Amino acid sequence: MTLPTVLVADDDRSIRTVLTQALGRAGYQVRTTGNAATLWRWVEEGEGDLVITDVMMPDENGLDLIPRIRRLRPELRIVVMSAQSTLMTAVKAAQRGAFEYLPKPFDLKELLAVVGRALASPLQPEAPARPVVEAEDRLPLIGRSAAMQDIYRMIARLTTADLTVMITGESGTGKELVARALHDYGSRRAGPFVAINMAAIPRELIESELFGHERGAFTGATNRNLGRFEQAAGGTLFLDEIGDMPPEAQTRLLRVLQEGEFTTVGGRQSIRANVRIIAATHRDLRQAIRAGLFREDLFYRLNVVPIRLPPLRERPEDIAILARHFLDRAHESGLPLKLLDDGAIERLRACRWPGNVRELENLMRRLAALYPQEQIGAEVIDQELAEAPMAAEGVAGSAPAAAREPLAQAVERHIRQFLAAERDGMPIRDFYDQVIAEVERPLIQMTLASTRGNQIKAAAVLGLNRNTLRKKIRDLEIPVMRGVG
Ligand SMILES: Nc1ncnc2c1ncn2[C@@H]1O[C@H](COP(=O)(O)OP(=O)(O)OP(=O)(O)O)[C@@H](O)[C@H]1O
Repeated sequence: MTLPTVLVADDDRSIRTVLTQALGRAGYQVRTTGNAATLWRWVEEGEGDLVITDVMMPDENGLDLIPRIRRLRPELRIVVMSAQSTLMTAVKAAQRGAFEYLPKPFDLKELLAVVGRALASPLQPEAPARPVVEAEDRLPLIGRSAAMQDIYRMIARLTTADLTVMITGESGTGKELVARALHDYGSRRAGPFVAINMAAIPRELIESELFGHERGAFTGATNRNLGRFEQAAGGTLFLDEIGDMPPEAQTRLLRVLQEGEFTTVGGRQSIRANVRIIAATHRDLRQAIRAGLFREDLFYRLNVVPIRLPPLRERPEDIAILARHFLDRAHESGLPLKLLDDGAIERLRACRWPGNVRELENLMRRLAALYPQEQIGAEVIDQELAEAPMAAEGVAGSAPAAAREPLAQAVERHIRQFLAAERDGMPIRDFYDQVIAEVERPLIQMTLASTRGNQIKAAAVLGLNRNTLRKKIRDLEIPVMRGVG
């Protein structure tokens, strides 16, 4: 049996050498070239079982080669690698029919895994050649960290599949932006993108907002009202803060997902639902399920493709480029141009960003609007960060919004939810333990924030043994500040 042949095109000699060695050792035959023309000649001559191509080559852009290769040799799988690791590269590679996209630098193990998968995947001779619709050349999502690369690849993969997506991540991490990108580059891009935030609408109105209502359905319903499901027909419905959806609405949504149809509030006729659902939440839905606050069956219907957006503090390498981007945006909107010196960047990278990208964005706008000097140094950043409200400053963890909610309010909210759940016939199990478990986390987070991460002081404040606190931090997976405590 002949060994599969991999054709590699990259103008960087060292990449060619590394790939030749790694692929050769893994048992493949390898041919390498530094330009697109030679790669194309090999393809025309019927060579190779798999192509690995760089994007930027001296004679042609590797991405432009993909549709031509797909037309001539539809069975030939293509892996794209690029140092220009942006969302657009990932999306273009997917739209043009590449099998996979690998941002440089990549791990050789990962490359070999991708090659193995590509060669093992069934041939799809009749597949792509689908019209290539170019997404606009703008960069909706900024960031080059490995974590963001994973997100870009996921978005790129989803351009060809209309699947339900669940985006999780702290407040301000860019969940809505990702939802929009999924819509903008997906097959429903010609349709509307309709967003609804469960936390921003009074609970009793959520059902009629989602599904619409008939005239006279309830007091004050003087007209028939189109719900978001109808408004989003043919497009995408973004259900933001899905964890805050009341139980009745959850049941109704589940039915729509199961049956593909819904009725308006007060209406009898079934209406076909024609939307792609993208849901988002900053809450831990598994915990909400355990507490009986979120339907498990609904969760599985929504969590078809989970995407987790990492908090900004887990990707400090994105901070400088995001800051630059927001300063440029502020400049475009008419504010003076500002530059950050190295000291300022260092300070920004060391910050915990409980409000994530949104907080960074707001800070950059403040800098552009309030400071006369063009060059911003570390002292300005220190001053700005010192003025940030305490709660927003150091509260770590997965739910800053929830953590900022006063504990008494949180408890009250739980009791209300308990009573509502009981009324709906979904009583909450182990209510006491669940509530204690949930308030324990913000309590510890807030205490750590006020002691600036000093665990010894925090243990003293809480009246807990230091080791007990440590264990709780570990068990509750509360992120700790770097270098302190
Ligand atoms: N990777 C990114 N590149 C550029 N801008 C970003 C990025 N991530 C977030 N932003 C910006 O940060 C702000 C917050 O993003 P977004 O509203 O999408 O967050 P979110 O996670 O949906 O927040 P919330 O849960 O509070 O609704 C927006 O102005 C968005 O444009």
